[in-house]
Amino acid sequence: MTQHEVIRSLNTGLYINGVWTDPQDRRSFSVEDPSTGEILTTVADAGPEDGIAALDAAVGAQESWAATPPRVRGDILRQAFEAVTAKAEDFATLMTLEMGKPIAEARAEVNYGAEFLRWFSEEAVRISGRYSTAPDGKTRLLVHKRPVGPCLLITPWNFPLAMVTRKVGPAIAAGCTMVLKPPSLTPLTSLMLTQVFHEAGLPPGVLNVVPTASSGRLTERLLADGRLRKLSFTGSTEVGRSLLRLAANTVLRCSMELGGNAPFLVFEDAVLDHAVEGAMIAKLRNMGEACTAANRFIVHESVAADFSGMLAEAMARLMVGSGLDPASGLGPLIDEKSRGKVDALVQDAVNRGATIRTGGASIDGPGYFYPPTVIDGIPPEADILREEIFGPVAPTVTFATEDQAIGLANDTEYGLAGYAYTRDFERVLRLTEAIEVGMLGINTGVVSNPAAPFGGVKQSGLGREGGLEGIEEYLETRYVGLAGAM
Ligand SMILES: NC(=O)c1ccc[n+]([C@@H]2O[C@H](COP(=O)([O-])OP(=O)(O)OC[C@H]3O[C@@H](n4cnc5c(N)ncnc54)[C@H](O)[C@@H]3O)[C@@H](O)[C@H]2O)c1
Ligand SMILES: O=CCCC(=O)O
Repeated sequence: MTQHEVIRSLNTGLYINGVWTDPQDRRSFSVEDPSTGEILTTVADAGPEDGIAALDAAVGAQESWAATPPRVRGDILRQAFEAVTAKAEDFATLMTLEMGKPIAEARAEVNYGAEFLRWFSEEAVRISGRYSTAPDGKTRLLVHKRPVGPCLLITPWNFPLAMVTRKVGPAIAAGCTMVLKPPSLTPLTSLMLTQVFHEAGLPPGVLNVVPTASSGRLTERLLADGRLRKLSFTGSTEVGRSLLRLAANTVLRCSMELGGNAPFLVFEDAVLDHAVEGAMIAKLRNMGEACTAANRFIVHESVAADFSGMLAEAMARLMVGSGLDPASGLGPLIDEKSRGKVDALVQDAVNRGATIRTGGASIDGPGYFYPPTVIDGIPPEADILREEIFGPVAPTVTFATEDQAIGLANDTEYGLAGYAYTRDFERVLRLTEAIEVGMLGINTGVVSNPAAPFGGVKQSGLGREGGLEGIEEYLETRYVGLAGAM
């Protein structure tokens, strides 16, 4: 389909109890193309009462969905995987339109996002329990897993497909029903995915989708409702903290995938070409708008000048432009506010004495473009070393000893991802134990993998998504004590 046909093919209403509401019947909000600032379309704007209607539907469907055979739940996920794969080009075009990422990266996200559906279609039939004898020999212990119950899923704008399938996949596999609140900046991909589930025969009420321009009001109401049993949130640490406070009122089970401040360590024995190649991915995937993005390059003093020079050269070669142009290596940032924040972090570092190797100022003209930027000589007090940049900016700092490198890497409240380049196996073992992150890439710039547990330590979150662990977030453990023969 052409871009216009993709947009026109979407149902932009709310999806509650298996029915699309007519988008004309209610207030709406608009979705922008970040490459041009132009409006792509408008989407129905759910209010708190719509959120409650969605929860009513989820609660109504919970019992029968939990009783649906795991194979049937898995087959629906498998069908959805096949359908997303068949429509890969439409999904990719839509994501590039609403989020801005280069079309090649959007295609990669379709593969990545679809894979969560396939992975969890296989996990649906592997939920197990155990039967054992208590130590005193008198009681038999029957331990089994049950779906947690109706969930609220809140997703961010930066990976409009994968962040949804990483939650919806395991929730469906586990037998949970849900209310999905997609991001107001990029709700369209969620709506296309919802259509896929509808066509795959997902029963009414299992998935309910409520895009809204007033996330706070809608979720506050849902979180106060005792029928909700779980919150799974992906987004900033700041919003995550405030949702945890609200969730405490009903002692809600929570999964939190929050922000990061990933260190990227380059040791003196690293193969520099490989380190630069890894840095390009770890920094520029998704224009740097990834929670896993390398946020601080911590480089041994003996190779620092070479590393920054090589990285600056590689970054400066990238063409910045609309993601729909296959020649573009870097698309726009999501909006003016985000671009302004990135630029402010760069200017703060420069004002404190840092040196720009390439880039360093917003690009004039329509869209929210920012050039790939390398800065070195960053003083320790610069904001850019503490805050999540969420843009294509690589600040580098130097170290002299391994202990110093580890100290710098861990000097943050975050602990999501980290990267290290070295050829010393003993050092790899030391780093594996010392770096405080949930995911560590050794000699690679990518840690994301549907078969691996994704998540962070410290203030980067609670729980894991994907891997064998992902489905556990949607299951609760129950035990039955069985007396022996009377
Ligand atoms: N750890 C991970 O897996 C992961 C993955 C992707 C993004 N992120 C993080 O997400 C952030 C970027 O995404 P973002 O800008 O969409 O984050 P955000 O926290 O602003 O928004 C995330 C979601 O929460 C909603 N939201 C915003 N305010 C809310 C409120 N008061 N109450 C309820 N919902 C609210 C948004 O509409 C969106 O759906 C970055 O910090 C990034 O690191 C983390
Ligand atoms: O933005 C964070 C998610 C990135 C990923 O899953 O690879």
